[in-house]
Amino acid sequence: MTNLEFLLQRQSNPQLTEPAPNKTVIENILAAGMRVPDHAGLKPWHFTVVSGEGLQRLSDLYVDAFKDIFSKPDNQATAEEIEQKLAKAKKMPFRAPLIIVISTKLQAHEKVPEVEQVVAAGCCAHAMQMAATAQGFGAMWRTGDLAYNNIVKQGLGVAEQDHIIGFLYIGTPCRELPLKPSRSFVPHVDYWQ
Ligand SMILES: Cc1cc2nc3c(=O)[nH]c(=O)nc-3n(C[C@H](O)[C@H](O)[C@H](O)COP(=O)(O)O)c2cc1C
Repeated sequence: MTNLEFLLQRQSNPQLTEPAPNKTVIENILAAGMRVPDHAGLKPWHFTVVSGEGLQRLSDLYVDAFKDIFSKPDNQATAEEIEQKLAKAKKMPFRAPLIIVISTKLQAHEKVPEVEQVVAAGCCAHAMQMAATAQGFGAMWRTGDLAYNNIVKQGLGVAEQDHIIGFLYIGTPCRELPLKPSRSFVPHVDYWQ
């Protein structure tokens, strides 16, 4: 496959299993994350590599976050709904054997506004998905409510003013997925000529 074909065929794989990437593969993924365009070289991101026991730690954090949500006086959920949500949250991190959490580490800079730093961190997630795929693994970028939850942010050491950009789930594809059709760029483009 050429580099261009690789780019034009990017897609996610949500069905991931063991084995997880080994140390070398993970370090290549992290190195790809460091290679993104970065105004003023601020490196305004942080990566948390979660695997093994770490997945259970993340699961516990998700449960704590939901317990906190459900303990609020304005919570309307029934006991059954709460039980279902907690059971789902517990399982979430086990959808892949490796998760890399990409978060921002925003810095005050006169020439680099926050939006540029968030975009750069987003590029990390994309580059890392590509690096995982290039090494034969599957990956899926996820967020969901928990990416914006303060308990989850605190547990992961993400400062209040920072953002969780994504949870990049990575693992061995359970099966090769058929190639999705390409999306047309036509309605998204105009030309000044
Ligand atoms: C910032 C961001 C957050 C996302 N969060 C989720 C998510 O929580 N759940 C989900 O199913 N897809 C999520 N997606 C979309 C998937 O990563 C994926 O792109 C989508 O399912 C389309 O599949 P494709 O990547 O194969 O085109 C997110 C994408 C981005 C860029």
